[in-house]
Amino acid sequence: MSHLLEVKDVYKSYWRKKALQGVSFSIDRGKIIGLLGSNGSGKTTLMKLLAGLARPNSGTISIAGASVGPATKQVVSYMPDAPLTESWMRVKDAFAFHRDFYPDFDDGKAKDMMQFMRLNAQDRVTSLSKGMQERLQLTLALSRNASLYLLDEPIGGVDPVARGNILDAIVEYYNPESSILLATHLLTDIERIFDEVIMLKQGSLLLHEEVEEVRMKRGKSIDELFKEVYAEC
Ligand SMILES: Nc1ncnc2c1ncn2[C@@H]1O[C@H](COP(=O)(O)OP(=O)(O)OP(=O)(O)O)[C@@H](O)[C@H]1O
Repeated sequence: MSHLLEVKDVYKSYWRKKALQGVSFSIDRGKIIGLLGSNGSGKTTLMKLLAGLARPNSGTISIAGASVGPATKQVVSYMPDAPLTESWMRVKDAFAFHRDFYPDFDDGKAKDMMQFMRLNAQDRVTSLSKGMQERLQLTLALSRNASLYLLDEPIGGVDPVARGNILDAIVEYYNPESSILLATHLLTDIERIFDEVIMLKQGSLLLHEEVEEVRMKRGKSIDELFKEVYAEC
């Protein structure tokens, strides 16, 4: 079976700034992949290209067999690092908006997750704390029955106690026919849910390995490997 995601020799620059430099990798279905890298290494840029919100200067990206475009937007659910909701919205409006916009929005899943995340339908989106905002955005993203979920620093503002429960929810609510690419700096908390990790450094792919391999062959946790790799950054 072909890969769910295939990125081939992708370059992306913003004027003179080279954000991605010849990045290639592929991802199969049923995986949770950590996208790691120090600040400015290109994680958000890569996610935007995969979500179809920006275009590479060169290289190709295919998702479920199609080049990035209207067809792939139907199967990619993106949680950006800044909220997508409008300031006038209440939580219930954000759900209605997503339900109308995405045919794969799953009402049952949304209701379950909303309860789990302790979201109140009547709350104004602008009144939510950073952690509650993240819970809302994560619920909206995971309530779609997508093939590929792109989660950019999804729980940076969530308190440490709730983090564990939310990670369990990500694993529980995700469909094993799909994959999740999750960018984060919170490695000690999150690495337990990863099957694979991708590390970017100054726009280049440094490593793409199974977590088990990192632990067995290198005898290190992902957090330890990260600290070693990015020591001089
Ligand atoms: N809109 C933009 N205009 C100009 N340069 C940009 C723009 N967006 C990103 N960059 C630059 O591209 C590089 C990669 O940025 P990107 O946001 O992808 O990194 P990141 O790995 O997500 O960083 P962080 O961990 O801090 O969120 C950085 O040098 C950044 O300054």
